[in-house]
Amino acid sequence: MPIKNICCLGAGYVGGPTCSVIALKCPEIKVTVADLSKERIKQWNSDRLPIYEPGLDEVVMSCRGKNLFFTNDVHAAILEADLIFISVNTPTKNFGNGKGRAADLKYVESAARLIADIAKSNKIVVEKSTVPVRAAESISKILMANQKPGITYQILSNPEFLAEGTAINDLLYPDRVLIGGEESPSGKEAIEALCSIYEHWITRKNILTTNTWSSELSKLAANALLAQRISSINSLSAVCEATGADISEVARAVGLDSRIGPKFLQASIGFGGSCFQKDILNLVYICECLNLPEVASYWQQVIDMNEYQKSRFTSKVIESLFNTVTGKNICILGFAFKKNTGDTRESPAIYVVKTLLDEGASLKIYDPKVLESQIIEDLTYPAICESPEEVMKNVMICKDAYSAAKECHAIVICTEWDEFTALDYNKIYSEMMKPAYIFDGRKILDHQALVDIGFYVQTIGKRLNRPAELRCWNSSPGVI
Ligand SMILES: NC(=O)c1ccc[n+]([C@@H]2O[C@H](COP(=O)([O-])OP(=O)(O)OC[C@H]3O[C@@H](n4cnc5c(N)ncnc54)[C@H](O)[C@@H]3O)[C@@H](O)[C@H]2O)c1
Ligand SMILES: O=c1ccn([C@@H]2O[C@H](COP(=O)(O)OP(=O)(O)O[C@H]3O[C@H](CO)[C@@H](O)[C@H](O)[C@H]3O)[C@@H](O)[C@H]2O)c(=O)[nH]1
Repeated sequence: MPIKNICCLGAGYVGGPTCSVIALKCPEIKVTVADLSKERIKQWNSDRLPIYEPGLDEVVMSCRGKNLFFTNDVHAAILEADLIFISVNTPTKNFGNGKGRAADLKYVESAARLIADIAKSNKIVVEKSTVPVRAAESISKILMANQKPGITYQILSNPEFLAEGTAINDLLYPDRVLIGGEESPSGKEAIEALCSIYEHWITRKNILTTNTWSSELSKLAANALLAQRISSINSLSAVCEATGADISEVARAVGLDSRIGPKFLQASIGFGGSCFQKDILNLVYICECLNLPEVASYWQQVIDMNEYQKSRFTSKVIESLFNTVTGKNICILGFAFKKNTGDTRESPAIYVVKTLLDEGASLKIYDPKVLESQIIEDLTYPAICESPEEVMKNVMICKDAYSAAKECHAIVICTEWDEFTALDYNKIYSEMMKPAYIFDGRKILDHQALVDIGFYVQTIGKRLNRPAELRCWNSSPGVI
């Protein structure tokens, strides 16, 4: 039977964009995105959507009210749906067994219980959230234990691979769609039903079907391998700084090997975002539970290297500023975990800012898309400062990069926003304290041009030379 009604539980970074694209590409299907949060749904139904994602506004505006609906009426949405996506959050557990590593599945479980309570007809339940291997089994147990007479469920795994900042493009042109399900005839029928939705815009050869557990593990494996590349290149960036090699040249040279490939080799202050750390911690925990300690510690290294990179960069900032930032004004450019998103979850900027605050610096922060309230919340919890008022004593949120940099001793680039490459650094230099420092944590600026202006520049994975006439008497040649 063709799918006529889709419901998605969870109107977040995944549920919202994914269902908007499904609605765009499947005009004959009614798509309802349901969330328990009143505030989030209100925003999805307003002119200012709750998330910033290039291209998202256009897709939502073209479908909303026609075949795309955002609602708090979870009950009605489940009742009328043939197929239900579970796109709720699966954060790292912060209490009890597996604290700090295991995925907290309470929202997935609550979604499954809602479906079990409300459903009065057959449902295909699709696990879109990122979950531990065999989580579908738990969903299945909850549904089957509460099964009403005559109602059947099929559970599929259909992990999402979109990246924030490019979500719409990733959804429209995915490298692949992955669907895992049971090998039984009814399992195959459910897989076909979900395939038929994606086939509205994706060729069949790009839709991969596997067993449920392979699909669940592939999502964790993809994130682990992606993050591993970043930790690998970041580890080599430290070797570059110690030897005079340049990490961009190294990345280019190795990336031209077709077996390695050029993507995801950008050295940085460390990876952030809501997924990489959480999913690798989850993989580590699963390995420990499976009594595979060597495998667990192998993947744990990816996280450890990321922590090292964040602290190495921040220490470099402090050491370069004569080992003290107390009372100094430091400008932070970028607070989001990457460009083209307002999301700050696990953003390395939070670590940098908290450490500098701890060292007594006064910070002026500018990000084009992150809300002031979000920055304050990120710096307040978990606390180094006791209250938002405490935070604000040493933090000023600025409306543009120029006012943020004015009268500062140093600029720290934490996010690779394009607009930071187009700033007038001559003007910025003239309004800064001297000596003026720039720490480019994203390798996006023209470092030689900055050195020529008079800046002291530090970046990741490269030593920078200063012209002889600009060298301080106490700087070692070639190193600032
Ligand atoms: N953010 C990403 O880029 C991304 C990409 C791929 C996969 N994922 C995975 O997708 C899942 C969702 O991530 P997200 O970033 O969209 O999370 P999110 O926090 O932005 O959104 C989750 C939403 O689910 C809602 N929710 C929780 N329980 C609910 C329930 N029982 N019924 C209805 N709504 C409920 C919450 O209120 C919240 O609005 C996670 O497992 C994540 O790992 C995220
Ligand atoms: O070469 C690189 C690439 C990325 N990053 C950083 O890595 C983090 C994550 O970036 P990215 O993967 O582009 O964004 P996410 O939105 O976190 O997407 C990842 O996590 C999602 C959630 O699971 C997956 O769906 C995506 O496929 C996966 O790329 C960010 O801080 C980036 O700045 C680097 O430092 N160097």
